[in-house]
Amino acid sequence: MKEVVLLASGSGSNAENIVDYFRKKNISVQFHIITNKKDAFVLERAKRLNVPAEVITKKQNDEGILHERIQELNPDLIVLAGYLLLFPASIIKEFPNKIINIHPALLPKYGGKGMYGGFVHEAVVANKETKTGITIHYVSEHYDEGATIFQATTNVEEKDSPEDVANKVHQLEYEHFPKVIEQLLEKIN
Ligand SMILES: Nc1nc2c(c(=O)[nH]1)N[C@@H](CNc1ccc(C(=O)N[C@@H](CCC(=O)O)C(=O)O)cc1)CN2
Ligand SMILES: O=CNCC(=O)N[C@@H]1O[C@H](COP(=O)(O)O)[C@@H](O)[C@H]1O
Repeated sequence: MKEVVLLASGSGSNAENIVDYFRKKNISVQFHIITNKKDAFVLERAKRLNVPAEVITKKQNDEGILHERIQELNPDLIVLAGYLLLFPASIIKEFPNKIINIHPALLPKYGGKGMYGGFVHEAVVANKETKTGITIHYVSEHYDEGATIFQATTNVEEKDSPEDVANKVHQLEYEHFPKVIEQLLEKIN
C-alpha cells in the first residue's frame, strides 16, 4: 500500500480533500498528517477522518525530529499542503522528486518568503492581475523554486476581493491537487 505524508500548518482543507478523494475512488493509500502547530484545525479534520496525525514543531524540525519521523514512515510521496515552514534540505536530499508543494498563485510570480495564504491573494488584487491560479511543484531548498509539475488558472475580476480570489484558487486546488497526486503515485511502482 502506498504511504503518503501530508503536511499542513493551518486549516487543512486541502489535506481533507485529498484523503476524501482517494477514499471515494477506493484507492488504498495510507495517509499520515504532520503539522507544526498544536492548535492547527487540520488536527480536528484528521480526527474526524481517522487519519493518524501528529505535531512536530519548528524547534523539533531543527533538532532533526521531522527527518527521523519521515525516515520511519518512509513515504512514497510527501505533500506540502499549506505547510508554512521551510522544509529541511536534509530530507529533500534523501527523498529526491518525492516532495511536492501547492502554491496559490502562478509561480514564479507571487512566490518566495512572505508569499503564503492571504498575502498572495492580497498582492494579486493590489497588482490588478486579470488572472491567477495554482502551481504544483517539486520542493527544492528555497521557497517555491522547484520544478513546476502542474498549473491551472482562473480569471480575476476588477470587483474581486482577496477573499473572492482565495475562494476561486481553493476551488482549483480541490479540483486538481488530488488528481496530480494520483498521477504521481501511479508512476511510483
Ligand atoms: N524547502 C522548501 N520548503 C517549503 C517550500 C519550498 O518550496 N521549499 N514551499 C513552502 C510553501 N511556501 C511558502 C513560502 C513562504 C513561506 C513563508 O514566508 N513563511 C514564513 C513563516 C510563516 C509562519 O511560520 O507562519 C517565513 O517567514 O519563512 C511559507 C511557505 C513550504 N516549505
Ligand atoms: O507555497 C506557498 N505558500 C504556501 C501557501 O500559501 N499554501 C496555501 O495555503 C492554503 C492552505 O489551505 P488549507 O489546505 O490549510 O485549507 C492553500 O491555499 C495553499 O495553496
